[in-house]
Amino acid sequence: MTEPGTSRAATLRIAGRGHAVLADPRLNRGTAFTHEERRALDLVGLVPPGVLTQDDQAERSYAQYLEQPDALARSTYLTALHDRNEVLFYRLVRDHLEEMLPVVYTPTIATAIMRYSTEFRRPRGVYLSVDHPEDIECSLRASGLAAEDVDLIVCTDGEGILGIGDWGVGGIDIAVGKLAVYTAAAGVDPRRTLPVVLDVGTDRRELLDDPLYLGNRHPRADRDAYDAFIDAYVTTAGRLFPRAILHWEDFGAANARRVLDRYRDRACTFNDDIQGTGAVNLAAVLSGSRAAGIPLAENRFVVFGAGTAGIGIADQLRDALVSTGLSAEQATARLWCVDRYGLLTEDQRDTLRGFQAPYARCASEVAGWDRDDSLPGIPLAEVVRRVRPTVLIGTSGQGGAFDEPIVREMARHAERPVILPMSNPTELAEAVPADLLSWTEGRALIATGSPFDPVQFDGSTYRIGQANNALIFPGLGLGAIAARASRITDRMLRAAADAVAARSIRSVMREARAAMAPRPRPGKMRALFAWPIR
Ligand SMILES: NC(=O)C1=CN([C@@H]2O[C@H](COP(=O)(O)OP(=O)(O)OC[C@H]3O[C@@H](n4cnc5c(N)ncnc54)[C@H](O)[C@@H]3O)[C@@H](O)[C@H]2O)C=CC1
Ligand SMILES: CC(=O)C(=O)O
Ligand SMILES: [Mg+2]
Repeated sequence: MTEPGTSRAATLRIAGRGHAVLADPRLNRGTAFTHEERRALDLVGLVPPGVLTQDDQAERSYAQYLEQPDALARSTYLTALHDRNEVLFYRLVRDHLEEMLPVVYTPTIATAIMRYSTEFRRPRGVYLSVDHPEDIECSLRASGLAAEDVDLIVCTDGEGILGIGDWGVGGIDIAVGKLAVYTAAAGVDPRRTLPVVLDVGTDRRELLDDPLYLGNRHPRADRDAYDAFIDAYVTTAGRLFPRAILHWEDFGAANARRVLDRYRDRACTFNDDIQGTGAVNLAAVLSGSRAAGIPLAENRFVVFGAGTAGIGIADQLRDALVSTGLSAEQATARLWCVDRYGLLTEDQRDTLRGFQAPYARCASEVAGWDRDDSLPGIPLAEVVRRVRPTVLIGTSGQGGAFDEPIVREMARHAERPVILPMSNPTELAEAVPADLLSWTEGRALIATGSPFDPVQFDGSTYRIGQANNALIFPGLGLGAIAARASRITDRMLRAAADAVAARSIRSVMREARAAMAPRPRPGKMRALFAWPIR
């Protein structure tokens, strides 16, 4: 059988016949099977006699997609298509990437994950249980893939899904969604990938009490059992699939960095929330600084939400500042990280987490700053007032945290404030673009984690760029697969950030030229990013 959508005539050897072919979404072409293929695969009489082209199928499927009443129904429709005819699914998503990305990925995927057990139709991926580590090998083998057949595994333990927290086994859908983006955006072969959920239990009462919940019905495993399970997974996956990149997604803050640090020098692995997010943020900051006309090293950064993503962002900003010639100490001093107890300070002995410690400010430095006793600590508003940031980044999962007084205060001191509310899904964004433009008289340079519609402000249309790690991981993964990389290094991440920033700057310049302006004018910047794929 030739592969549709490829210019070369790739050949698939197919052992199954008849219904077995139609039931396998990787093989099924439905009404697009040619007469010859129908004869060869014993399909004559099993599909209606008419033969459609893939173009016809795509047109029909798109019309069906548009008939769905809401985003969740569209997501369910696409999942069913994915389960039925994978080639057609990717054709559709690729043809309508900007339109469908919010459905197969954030924000709709958050709803799909929350409703995983209620909406369940059929399994996809590999489900590994902490209660049966002895089954890891047979479960991975059950995928039917041989040692050389796997390029990439996206794995989650479901504890820190986007900004919505612990959703247990339903987390498998974030692994499925990330892999769909790898394929739709970078062309990674979906047959050489695996989504995996490590089901270590859940601490969400609502799931434990739900009779339909499909995961392990107990609290999350303790640290020893957890670590042993992760180790068994890494060891077994590495042995069975030695070429596979291990992508970690949406782990809780207590584990994400520990796991990355334990394996980053032993396997080809990366944590998307720490490193992918760090890289996309750096890309946004590089292009934002350029648009604002401020040398990178002269920026002052406030990161609100100093967890997995926030500190991953801080690390890459610090390294980028060091690359401009600052010492590590000088670079770190340009970063102010604020978490649930306020500005990170060295005297927060009971609450400061290990990975936050490098960014804790000296208590004497902030001695006179206003505190909020309810935190208790120095609140974001006071940090913005004192620091006068040029860049404000949100990774807190606290919708609306960048309120009008905070943003107006920032904009009093920054001609082009770079504001990046990166939290997902949409309702958890620290601010919405329309408000940011209004509060800054159109001066803010904005990119958001989830997609937002264009904003009309003062006679201009502002296209809102996205700062989502989805701009990084597809290319990073494809590059690592193509190069057969043995490790994912910090330099690769920096190269990815530079590449996205360069595309963003080029697209901003193009838009400015199209608007007949010699260079981007304040208030007229349409986008910090243009979607850089296809
Ligand atoms: N745009 C993108 O590409 C990405 C966005 N994110 C988003 O960032 C957010 C955080 O994700 P993670 O870092 O993985 O979660 P996390 O749980 O590791 O970090 C969240 C941090 O926010 C802090 N926080 C909670 N309430 C707060 C408050 N009221 N004030 C200040 N800080 C508070 C928590 O203590 C924690 O340290 C999520 O909404 C997620 O969707 C994460 C990864 C990528
Ligand atoms: C985008 C992403 O990885 C997150 O929000 O967790
Ligand atoms: Mg994530």
